Amino acid sequence: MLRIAVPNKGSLAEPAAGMLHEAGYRQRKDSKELVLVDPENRVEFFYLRPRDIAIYVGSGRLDIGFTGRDLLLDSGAEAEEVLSLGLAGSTFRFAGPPGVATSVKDLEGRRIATSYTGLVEKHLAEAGVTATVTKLDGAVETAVQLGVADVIADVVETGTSLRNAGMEVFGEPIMRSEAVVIRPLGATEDPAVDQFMRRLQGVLVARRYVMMDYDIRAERVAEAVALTPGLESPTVSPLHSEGWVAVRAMVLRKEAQRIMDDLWSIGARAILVTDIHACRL
Ligand SMILES: Nc1ncnc2c1ncn2[C@@H]1O[C@H](COP(=O)(O)OP(=O)(O)OP(=O)(O)O)[C@@H](O)[C@H]1O
Ligand SMILES: O=P(O)(O)OC[C@H]1O[C@H](OP(=O)(O)OP(=O)(O)O)[C@H](O)[C@@H]1O
Ligand SMILES: [Mg+2]
Repeated sequence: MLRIAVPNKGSLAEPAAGMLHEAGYRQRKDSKELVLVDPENRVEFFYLRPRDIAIYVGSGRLDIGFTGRDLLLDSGAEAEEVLSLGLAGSTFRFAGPPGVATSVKDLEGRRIATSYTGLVEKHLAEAGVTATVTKLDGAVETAVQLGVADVIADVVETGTSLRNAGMEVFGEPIMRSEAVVIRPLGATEDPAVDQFMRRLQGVLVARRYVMMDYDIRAERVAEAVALTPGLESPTVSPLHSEGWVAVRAMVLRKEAQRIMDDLWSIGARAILVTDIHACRL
């Protein structure tokens, strides 16, 4: 049975569970459940703290985990990213009261509070800066106000938490993160893992693409197909009305409206867009 780690709380919990549900797996209904078996799909889900997931997967006791790229790198665990999910995007940055510093070089001898000591210490070492790094579990923004640190390093998404604490980011982002799927480093080939990954990739494609159908005069089909090349090649079928063809192709959801306008302007009609419910490519 495949053993998979899923975040039990935080920013990644809901997106990961939503994705698994869409991929046809059972998910827990009660947030107190820590293990859930999906016998039909031969998968066992372990709901763990997001920060612990890389450690479990790195130990080889679990086959697959959902976590953040920042948490994976911070942990130093023997696990590797095998798929990025394009969800829960954030940057990891230094911040402090306005004017406190402009780059990592200004942090020599200063006090930095963070929940991600692994990431921060590595970044400081690479910059050749020596500073005092204090580990806090959360609500790191408050550390400066309470005098425990001069600056912080934390996850920034909208920047609201920093603004509310009267702080500003400085320097280059330490890293960019998003939700990722990880496996133990050097894990062996496993058909069950491959099947699981195909299901997840199917969900990503179904979310990113839509199916577009339209009719166009045969002499303009080459132009139309250039606008909708599909993933491999669009399907072109004859219509009962002479001189017309029907075209079917996958297009990126975010480009669908612009493509419809362009198709219309070259004479395409009956342009329909439908959701892709599931797929294997
Ligand atoms: N506001 C946010 N927007 C997007 N991603 C975020 C945000 N906050 C945290 N993350 C990401 O979510 C992942 C898990 O962190 P999160 O802070 O949600 O966990 P948590 O439940 O608060 O755990 P902990 O109590 O250990 O902090 C990390 O990869 C982090 O980058
Ligand atoms: O830029 P923003 O949109 O404000 O998001 C960033 C905030 O979200 C996370 O906090 P979380 O809710 O996980 O609380 P925590 O500090 O207790 O982990 C992170 O640690 C920041 O504080
Ligand atoms: Mg957090």
